[in-house]
Amino acid sequence: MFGNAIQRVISRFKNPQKVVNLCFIVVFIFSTVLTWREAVVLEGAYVANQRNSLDSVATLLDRQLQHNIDNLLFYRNSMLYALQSPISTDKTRKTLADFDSLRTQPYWQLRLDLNRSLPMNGVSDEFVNNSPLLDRDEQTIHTELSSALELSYIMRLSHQTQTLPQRMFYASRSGFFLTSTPPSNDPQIVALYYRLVAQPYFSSQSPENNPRRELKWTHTFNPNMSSGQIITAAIPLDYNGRWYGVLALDYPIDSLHTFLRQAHNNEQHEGTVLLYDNELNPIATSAKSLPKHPLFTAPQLARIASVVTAAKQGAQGELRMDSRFITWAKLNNYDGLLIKVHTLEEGVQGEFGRISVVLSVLWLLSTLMLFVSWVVIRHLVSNMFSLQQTLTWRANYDTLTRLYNRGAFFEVASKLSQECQQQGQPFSVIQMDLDLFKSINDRYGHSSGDKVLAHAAAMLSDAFRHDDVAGRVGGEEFCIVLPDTSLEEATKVAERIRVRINSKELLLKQGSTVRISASFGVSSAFEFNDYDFERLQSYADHRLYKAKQDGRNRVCNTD
Ligand SMILES: Nc1nc2c(ncn2[C@@H]2O[C@H](COP(=O)(O)OP(=O)(O)OP(=O)(O)O)[C@@H](O)[C@H]2O)c(=O)[nH]1
Repeated sequence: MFGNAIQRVISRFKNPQKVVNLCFIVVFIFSTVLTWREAVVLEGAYVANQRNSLDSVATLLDRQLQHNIDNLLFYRNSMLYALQSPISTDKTRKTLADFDSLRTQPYWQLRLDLNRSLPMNGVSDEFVNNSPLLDRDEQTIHTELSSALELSYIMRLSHQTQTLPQRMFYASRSGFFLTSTPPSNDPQIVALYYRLVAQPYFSSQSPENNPRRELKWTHTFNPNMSSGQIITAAIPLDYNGRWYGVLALDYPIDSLHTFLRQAHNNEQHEGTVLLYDNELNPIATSAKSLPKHPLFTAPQLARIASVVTAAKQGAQGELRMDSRFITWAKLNNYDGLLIKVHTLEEGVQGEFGRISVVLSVLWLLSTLMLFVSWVVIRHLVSNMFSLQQTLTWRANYDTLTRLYNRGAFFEVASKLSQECQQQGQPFSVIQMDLDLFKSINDRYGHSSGDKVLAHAAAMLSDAFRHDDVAGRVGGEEFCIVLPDTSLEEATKVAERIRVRINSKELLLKQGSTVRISASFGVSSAFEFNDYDFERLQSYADHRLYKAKQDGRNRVCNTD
């Protein structure tokens, strides 16, 4: 029932194949849009995953840096309190006395209470006097030394974190330093102090270079360190308008490498996380080592810089570069950038890549199946359509003569007669019957009779005009309706047909020929003032009977 309904709908369209094509195109577009939608959702999840992955590393690093910076600020505050109200104890007095006796030595170390404090390491007055950045002020040096002694107790308590090893130190402009990794008492102290005050982090804390007296990060290359590169966070120590020195912590790059590797790999994320300084120089990586060749070209770095410069601290974002997906995050506690690089290859091998591949394969499979079913259904519909056309033709036409059959002919003829009546046009009917057809059947057989019928129908079709319509209304009886044709004209047409039919011999089987003839009866609407087709046909049939009576092979148009 449902199938019939579909068939009826399809049959309304002139070309059902176009309907099938349209349906399949709609289904294809629909499935493609659905797959595309899935892909968009998947992409959103992928971006969120990349962001989360970098965010987790950035948060861990930020938390660790925050802890260290808090320590640094605590040490500065401790120094400030101590400078405001220095404590005078036997130990401090001894420290100051030792200093006064050692201050001219090239290097010195005050090792007062090594179980509880760190040693103070210093250089000579001469060394200090030779450097314009340094100043051993006689009025403040003793206060500073006793404050540094207090700091040495506190700094001794600072323990090295395993997650991100770093070194804390106080480098004084008065020619001494405290460090959480103390040296032995040897000439190395001079070189160490020199290096501390010669580094950019130190000079960058002068009042001219750091007027806002804020924490600054610097990235330096240290040939004497095994790891080479160091990043340093430094804050100045000022009291009563005097710049005393710098409190700083530095991280060997190796410790950052290890930290990034652990933080990134613990989460089992794909891709590589890199730490860049504020000039977009790579510092550390979660990979085994920093890439030998730069990861980004100059224009790509400029593109990253332009996006990042506008962003606030802690902000993050992402961008696509050739086949790589880049996620970046600004750290809250470091003036630099974390960048995660996810290559296409890593992406394909990862979870999202596998889902994308499955999604693509499913889409391809569904498209292939859709295509196959489109071919099959198109073929079926094409067969159904041609079958329907054949059935429709057979319902209206006589297969032997290819003229209208009786039912269809009566329908068409009645319609034509009504049209002629409405337009006041003449309308004529010719009734034709083959003469002595039974004898042909009897003599040559039924199939030869069929051949004669087909031949007579062809003669008939060739003889009448374009607007005339003919049909086979009985065994060997034919009828022709002639719109806009008078009785005289119709009689002429009938005569023409008669002559044509009778003019040629027809070759039948076994080489025998036969000349056939037909009799005609003609009637017209005007003479009876009647447009009813069935009555006009019976008048014509009556005249046909008369033609037979009068000797056959003739046209009769009168009663
Ligand atoms: N071969 C063939 N014969 C048919 C067909 N339809 C009807 N006939 C035959 O046509 C013959 C008609 O014969 P009749 O009605 O006696 O008329 P007739 O022999 O033509 O003689 P008149 O009409 O008096 O000239 C019959 O023998 C039918 O069997 C057909 O489709 N094929």
